[in-house]
Amino acid sequence: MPTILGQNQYGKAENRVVKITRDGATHHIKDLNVSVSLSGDMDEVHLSGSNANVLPTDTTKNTVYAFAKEYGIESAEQFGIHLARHFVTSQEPIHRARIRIEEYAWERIANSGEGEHSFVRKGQETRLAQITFDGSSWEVVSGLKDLTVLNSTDSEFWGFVKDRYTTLPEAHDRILATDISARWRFNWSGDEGEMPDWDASYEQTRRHLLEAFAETYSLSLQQTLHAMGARIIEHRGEIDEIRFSLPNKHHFLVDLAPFALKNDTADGAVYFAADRPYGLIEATVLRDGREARIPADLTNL
Ligand SMILES: O=c1[nH]c(=O)c2[nH]c(=O)[nH]c2[nH]1
Repeated sequence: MPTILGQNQYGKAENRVVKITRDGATHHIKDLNVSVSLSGDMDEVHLSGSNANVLPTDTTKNTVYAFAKEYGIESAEQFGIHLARHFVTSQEPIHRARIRIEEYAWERIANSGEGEHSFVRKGQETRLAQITFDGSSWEVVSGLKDLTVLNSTDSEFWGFVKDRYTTLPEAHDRILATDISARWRFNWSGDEGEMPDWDASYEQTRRHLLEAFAETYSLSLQQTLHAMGARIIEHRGEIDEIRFSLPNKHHFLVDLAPFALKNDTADGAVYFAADRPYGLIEATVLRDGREARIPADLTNL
């Protein structure tokens, strides 16, 4: 049966590239999701299987990361123009390049002391509340999910257990990023006259969470979790218990040595932002003498 090969294109989709630029203690972040799609003289790879005209999709991925280091990311448009021009002008069989970019925006969390390296993802988190009343006692649990934060320095992870399956290198300057999911339980007795100002309580709790994240020099996400919880218990008298579920959003330094590019954390680096698998760190912080009532599995709340 005669057939015709119709429109075709190929490339690497969703290259998650994070570029940190260091300007002294002030860091800048660019966070992109870059998809490359190329087309041109690609009949043979489909018809006979000859790869002679095929620049591997793996190479298109490497190009995205290498360009981020070599030329930086001024804007999504500028970065996309640079990539598209490169593929079409450097590879004779490639006649068209389409670069699609999603950019994730970050706002600064004010760091106390010197240094500006803490960010919160733009766009609102989801605020949560659960109220239970059995005719005599009240339980109010509030919380939030999808509050995404990132420190581009002041995070280390080393001195951990090493067994025969351990390959993780020790890190002395890494990115720490997580989507904060937290639930906190109020000690309100039901007395109308003593009812907390729920909105003010939420805003202050959120602010303390962000500040504690930004100000903690972290040796593990577990330690940062505890610092955030302790900060809430210490500053918010209306809250007795807070539980966290924190995914460790790993950012891996890209190995650019094959392209003769140095990619060191110290002078601003390019990272691969992995979405899975992720470490998942969960714990409760309680006021001394109070009982833990928030379920361990937050999806049940
Ligand atoms: O902050 C961390 N805590 C861990 O328990 C852990 N485990 C791991 O592989 N990386 C990290 N990072």
